[in-house]
Amino acid sequence: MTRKFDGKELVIASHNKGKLREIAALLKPFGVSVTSAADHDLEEPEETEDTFAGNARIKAHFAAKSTGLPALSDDSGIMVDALDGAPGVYTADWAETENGRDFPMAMEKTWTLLEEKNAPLPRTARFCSTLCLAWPDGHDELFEGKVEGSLTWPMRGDQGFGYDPIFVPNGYDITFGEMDPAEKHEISHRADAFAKLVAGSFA
Ligand SMILES: O=P(O)(O)OP(=O)(O)OP(=O)(O)OC[C@H]1O[C@@H](n2cnc3c(O)ncnc32)[C@H](O)[C@@H]1O
Ligand SMILES: [Mg+2]
Repeated sequence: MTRKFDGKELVIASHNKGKLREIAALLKPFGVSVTSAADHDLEEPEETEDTFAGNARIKAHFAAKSTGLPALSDDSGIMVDALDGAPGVYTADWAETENGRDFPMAMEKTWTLLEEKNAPLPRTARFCSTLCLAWPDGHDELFEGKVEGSLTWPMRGDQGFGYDPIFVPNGYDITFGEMDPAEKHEISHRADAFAKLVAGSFA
């Protein structure tokens, strides 16, 4: 049996401003008061698992235990078929530099690997998101979502975040970076996982 969220406040266990913006927008219709990990001065826990679900659980349980409130995390990434699913769980790691994250560099690295492999077009990929809703007593619920598409080059658009400028969702000819945020919220991997969260835990 899925446990229902019946609290007033939900902590979003993320330090990514792009995700926080999207999750707050997706939760808006439910009248939940949302705070972020930063609002509670939480550190970023180390993401030591090799699955989206494993890392989502680390982040949500850490925030729930630290605050005494239910917490929602998202672990996500892009899986490129011609790269055997890479960068996948390591999407954020591919962008890591001494001076913080550099996504244009990570996207260029991804495209260069595809060029070196002479990967056929379309260069299919999917964004995946696993949401974890965790309670301070250790209970949790997991919800998975994805969106299929292909990669394009050069980067296009300055909406969104991360790998959005090179991802074209199936059925569109614009990248997530060029898409109106409200439209991305209709079709994204996070929206897909959210629909399951809402049906399971908010309905
Ligand atoms: O762990 P938190 O604090 O939530 O934030 P993060 O940015 O480190 O998030 P992840 O560990 O889940 O890493 C996933 C990366 O995948 C990329 N990503 C996930 N969803 C995306 C989206 O909707 N659009 C573009 N890139 C996305 C983005 O670059 C993220 O940094
Ligand atoms: Mg992270």
